[in-house]
Amino acid sequence: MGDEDDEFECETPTIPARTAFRRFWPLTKGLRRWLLLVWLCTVLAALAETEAILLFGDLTDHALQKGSPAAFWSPALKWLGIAVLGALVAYAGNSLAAWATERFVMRLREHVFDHVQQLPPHFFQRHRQGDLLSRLTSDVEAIETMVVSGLVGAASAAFSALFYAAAAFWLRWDLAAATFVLAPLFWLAARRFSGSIKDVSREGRVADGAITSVVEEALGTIVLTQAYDRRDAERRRLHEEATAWFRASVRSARLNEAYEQLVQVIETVCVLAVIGIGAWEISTGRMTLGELLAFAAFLGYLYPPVRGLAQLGLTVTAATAGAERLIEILDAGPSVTDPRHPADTGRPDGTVEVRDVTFRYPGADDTALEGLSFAVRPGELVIVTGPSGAGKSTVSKLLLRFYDPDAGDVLLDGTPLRDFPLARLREYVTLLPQETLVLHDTVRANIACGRPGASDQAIEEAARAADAHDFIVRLPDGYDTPVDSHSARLSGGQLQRLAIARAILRDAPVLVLDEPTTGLDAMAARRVVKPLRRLMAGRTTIMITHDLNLAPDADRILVVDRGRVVETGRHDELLARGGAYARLHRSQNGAVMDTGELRMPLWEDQRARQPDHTPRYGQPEHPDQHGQPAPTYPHGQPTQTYPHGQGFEAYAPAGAWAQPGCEPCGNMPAYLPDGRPLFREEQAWPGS
Ligand SMILES: Nc1ncnc2c1ncn2[C@@H]1O[C@H](COP(=O)(O)OP(=O)(O)OP(=O)(O)O)[C@@H](O)[C@H]1O
Repeated sequence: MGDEDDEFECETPTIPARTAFRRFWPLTKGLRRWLLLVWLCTVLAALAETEAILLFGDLTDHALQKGSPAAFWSPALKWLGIAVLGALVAYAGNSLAAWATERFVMRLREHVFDHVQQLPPHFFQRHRQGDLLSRLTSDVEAIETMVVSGLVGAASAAFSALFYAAAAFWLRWDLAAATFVLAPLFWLAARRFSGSIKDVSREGRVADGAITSVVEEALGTIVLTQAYDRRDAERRRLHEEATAWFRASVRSARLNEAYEQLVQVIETVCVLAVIGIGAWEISTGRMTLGELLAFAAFLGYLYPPVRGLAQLGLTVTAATAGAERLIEILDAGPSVTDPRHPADTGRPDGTVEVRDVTFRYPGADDTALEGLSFAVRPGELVIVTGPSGAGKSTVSKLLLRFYDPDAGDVLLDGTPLRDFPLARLREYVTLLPQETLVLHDTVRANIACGRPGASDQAIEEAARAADAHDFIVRLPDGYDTPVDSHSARLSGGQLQRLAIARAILRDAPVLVLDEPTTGLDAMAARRVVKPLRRLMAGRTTIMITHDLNLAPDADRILVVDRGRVVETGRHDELLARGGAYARLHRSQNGAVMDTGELRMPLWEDQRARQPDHTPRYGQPEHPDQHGQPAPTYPHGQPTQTYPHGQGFEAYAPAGAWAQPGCEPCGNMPAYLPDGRPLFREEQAWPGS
C-alpha cells in the first residue's frame, strides 16, 4: 500500500494529450449520438455556406458586372433561403453542442467528486483543500475543451477545411494548388508554440490552485489573522501565489497573441498570392471577376477551420495540463474497498476485538501501531488514553475501517471488519469525531443525517436525550433553523450535543468517541457529560481521550504509548499501580481546568484538605440564596477574577455545588463568590 500511496506526494505526472483523451472518453457514453448530430449540423451549415458563396459568384458575374437587375432576384432569393436554413441548422447544432458539453462537465465533476469522497484521510492531509477545489472546478472545465468541444470542433473543422479546399480545387485547381503550398506554414506555427503553451498552462493551473488554497486557508483562520494582526503575512502569501499566476497568465496571453498574429501574416501572404495570380488570370481572360471573388471567399472560409484546427491543438495541449491534475486524483485509490464476499451477519452485539494490530500510515517511516491488542465486550466502556502521538486516533480510524491494518485484525462480533460491507459497518460503528461536523442545513437535517428518513418525533426524542431540545426550540425557527460549521448561532457545546443527538438517532451498537470533551470549556464539557452517558448506555464504547474525568466510569482503561498498550486496568488499579496512567492522571490534574461534575474527585480532595469545610478566607458576611453562608475573600473583597480552574476551586464555597437547570449534582458549586450564578442559562441565539 505504501508504494501505491507514495504518489500522493509526487509531482503531478505529465501525460500526452492522447492518453488524457482516452482516459476521459468513456465519460461521453450516451452523449456520442448527440455529438454526431452536432457534427452533422456543422456539415449542413458548411454546405449552406458553400452554396451561398457560389450564389455570390453568380450574382457578381450576372447581376453586378452586367448591371442587370433582372438577374438579381432569383439568386438573391435562393441565397436568402439558404441563409435562413443555415442559421436554423447552426442554431440547433450550437445549442445541442452546449447541452452535450455541459452535460459532460457535470458528469465528469460528479465522477471526480464521488471518487474524492472515498479517498483516505491522509490524502486530504497531503493535499491543500483549495487546490482540490480548483481541480474540481476549473480543471474539470478544461477537460471538456479537450474531450467534447475539442473532438467536435476538430471533426467539424477538419470537415469544413476539406470541403472548402475541395470547392476551391473544383473552382480552379491550379490556383488552389498554388495557395495550398503555403498551408504547412500553419502547422509549423502551431508546432512551434504548443510546447510553451502547455508549460505555461500547467504553471497557471498550479498557481490557480494555490491562490484558492491561500484564500480558503486565510478565511478559515480569520480569527488568528485578526487577533495576531497577520494581515500583512497573509497578503504576502496571496501576493506570492498571485504573482506566479499573473506571470503565467500574461505569458500565456502573449504566446496566444503571438501565434494569432503569425497566423494572420501567413493568411495575408496566401490572400496576396491569390490576388496576384487572379489578376494575372483575369488579364489573360482565363478567369472572370466573379470566379476570383468566389475563390477568394472560399479561401476566406477555409482559413478559419484551418486556423481552428491548429488553435485546437494548442487548446487541447493546454487542457492536458488540467487533465494531468485530475488524473492524479483519479489514480489515488481508496485505502479500503467493499469485500467481494461480504459476511452475512445481522446486527452485531458489539464485541470488539483488536488483535495484534500493526499499522503504518501510507508513506510514513514509522509504524503508528505495533502489535496492539485489546477486546471490549458488549456494553462496556473502554477508555484509550496516552500521550500525544501515541496512536489513539489511529485506533479510531481502524475501528471505522478508514484503513486496514498491515498485520493483525480488527473484529466485530468475531468477524473481521474487512468482511463487512462498508456502508453496513458504518451503520454498526458510529464515530463521534473530535471536531463537531455540521452540515450546511437545518438543525433537523443535521440530526436526521444520523438515520435518514427518521420521523420528526424520533428526531425530537434524540434531541431531548442529548439535552439539545431546549436550546433548539429557542432558536428563531426551532428545528428548522439553518446552521453551518461557522455558525455563531450555536456554541461548541451545543454543536457537540447536536452531534450526540445524531449519534443517538443512529443507534449503533458500537460507539467510537474521539476526544468528546476536548475543545469545550469547563461548563460546556459538563453539560455534555449527561447526554454522553445516555448515548453510551447499553453500547460498546471506545472513548479516545486525554480527559480522564470519565475514567472512573470505564470498565477498562488502555494506556497507549508509541502504538502499544503499556498499561491496562481499571482507574483505581492503575492509580494504585503508580505507573504511566498515574503519571498521566497527575499531570492532567495539575494542568487542566475544572470541568465541573467530571472533576468530583478533585473537589473532594479539596474538601478533604479542609476537614471543617470552612471557606478558606474567613467567615461569610451574608447567607446566599441557598441559606449557605457566602464566603468572604482576602481583605473582605469578593473576587471576580478566576485565572484558571484551580483558582476557582480555591474560592468555591463548600457545599454550594448545585447546577441550575440540572438535577442536583452533589457538592458542586452553583454560584460565583460574588453571588452570581456559576452557570448562566444558555443563550440559544446571541442577541435574541
Ligand atoms: N496521515 C498520517 N501520515 C503519517 N503519519 C501519521 C498520519 N497521521 C498520524 N500519523 C502519525 O501516527 C502516529 C499516531 O498518530 P495519532 O494521531 O494516532 O496519535 P494520537 O495519540 O491520537 O495523538 P493526539 O493525542 O495528539 O491526537 C503519530 O506519530 C503521527 O505522527
